[in-house]
Amino acid sequence: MSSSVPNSDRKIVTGPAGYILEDVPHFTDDFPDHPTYPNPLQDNAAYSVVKQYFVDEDDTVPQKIVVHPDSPRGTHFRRAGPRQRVYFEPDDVLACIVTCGGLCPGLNTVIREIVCGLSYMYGVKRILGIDGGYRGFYARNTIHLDLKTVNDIHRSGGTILGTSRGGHDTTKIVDSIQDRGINQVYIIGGDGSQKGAAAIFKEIKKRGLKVAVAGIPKTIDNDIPIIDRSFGFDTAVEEAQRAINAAHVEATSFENGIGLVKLMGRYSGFIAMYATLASRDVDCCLIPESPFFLEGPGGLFEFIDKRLKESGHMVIVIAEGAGQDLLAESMEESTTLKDASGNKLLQDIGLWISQRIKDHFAKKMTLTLKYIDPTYMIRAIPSNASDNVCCTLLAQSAVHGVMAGYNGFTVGLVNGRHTYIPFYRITEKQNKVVITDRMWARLLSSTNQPSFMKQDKIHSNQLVGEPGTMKW
Ligand SMILES: Nc1ncnc2c1ncn2[C@@H]1O[C@H](COP(=O)(O)OP(=O)(O)O)[C@@H](O)[C@H]1O
Ligand SMILES: O=P(O)(O)OC[C@H]1O[C@](O)(COP(=O)(O)O)[C@@H](O)[C@@H]1O
Ligand SMILES: [Mg+2]
Repeated sequence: MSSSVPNSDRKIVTGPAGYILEDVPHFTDDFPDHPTYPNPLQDNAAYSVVKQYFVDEDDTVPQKIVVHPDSPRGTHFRRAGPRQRVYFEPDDVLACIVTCGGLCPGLNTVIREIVCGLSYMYGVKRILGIDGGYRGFYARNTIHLDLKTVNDIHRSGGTILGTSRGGHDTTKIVDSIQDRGINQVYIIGGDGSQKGAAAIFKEIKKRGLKVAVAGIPKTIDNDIPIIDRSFGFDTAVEEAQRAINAAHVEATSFENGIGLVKLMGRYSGFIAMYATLASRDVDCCLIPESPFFLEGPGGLFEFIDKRLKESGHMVIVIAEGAGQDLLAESMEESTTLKDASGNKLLQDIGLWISQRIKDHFAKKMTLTLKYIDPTYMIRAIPSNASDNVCCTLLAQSAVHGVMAGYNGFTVGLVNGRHTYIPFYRITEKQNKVVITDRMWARLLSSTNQPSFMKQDKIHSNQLVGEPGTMKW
């Protein structure tokens, strides 16, 4: 027998054997008599051959799938997908889509598939694009979106709607949603954007508006928790191979050649880690989560010297957020600049560490170092085939959820199943590489690099975190 646990902004349902459902808000929470309509999908030719195409109301997905015989069933999330009844009539819908934050491969595919899903599956005709991120709600005209305007956009990188950082004024945004009569808001963005979505949802609830807010997580860094991975990540790892291959060619073409590649990863080093594991030509991978030092026994310079003596060349991959502490120490005044959204503005660690390596070895050996920075080339390309499928299923899941009356959720893959995740779980922390995890051990064993850690630090509690959510 399940019971709901009263909590101001959380819908927790408990069940036998430690079952917990962290549910998402629904229109009927505030509008119990909200009219419902048969899902038009039942008359849709594409679905009519599929026997069970509506998701069962009790379908939920476990957050943890590695369990013991006596493990409590633990946290579950509501499964995504179409329901028997919908809470919007097609002609009543005025939907809008906004893209926020940094670019990521697949943004246009998500936009395209939200428009196609609303149009083809639910017969919705009125869909607006918000120009240039959150500030576009109140500072710009809207962009008309229909099947024709989005038909080919998935072939281009970036976002046809434009994006921005900063400019999130909750009152002005919700005023604009209310004045325009918008009743569905699809927000495609990273950790910052999802926090912004939560603030918008809270204001909409406070005003008692019948408006659905859905987040689609976008993070090339993979710094959003709970979800298996973000769209665009696979494309980024694949594209990074080209830079790593170039670095390997340069490094092997000169005596004591070093190819150094900087990849995205402000706080989380997933791209650097997976690009290194995919390449097998990388001798050293440096990420923000794994501190390292340059001089002395066990330091980076000692390892470079050893590896060059062994093979005469070396490839180093460094995430842009790695080593920022070392760089800051070397500067007279400590500058912690932030971008318009409050994210840390990084110094170019690739340039700095390249110069430090050249200076260190200048009097010791003939060394040729080539520094490659493909960061923006990687995030500005269109998504690959795998990510296009990921974008399509994410977008369709978001549309199904909103039409079924769910609200205040971020859609995401959890253990290979699409789910609706409450905003507070998405925004409560950032997803980071846990260097005491087996995945990082696989990385170290693939490059044979040292951990650059002093033994006493490796097992201190500051390093042991929850296992990362990468499900690969
Ligand atoms: N805590 C927050 N509350 C409300 N809006 C936020 C918050 N953090 C970021 N935002 C807004 O979300 C948008 C995107 O955030 P940003 O961090 O730049 O990129 P991303 O969402 O990709 O991580 C920006 O317009 C920013 O102003
Ligand atoms: O777009 P900017 O301001 O150059 O920011 C670069 C940052 O954007 C990212 O590509 C993605 O960051 P967001 O998730 O905040 O959009 C980071 O990897 C990188 O550090
Ligand atoms: Mg972010």
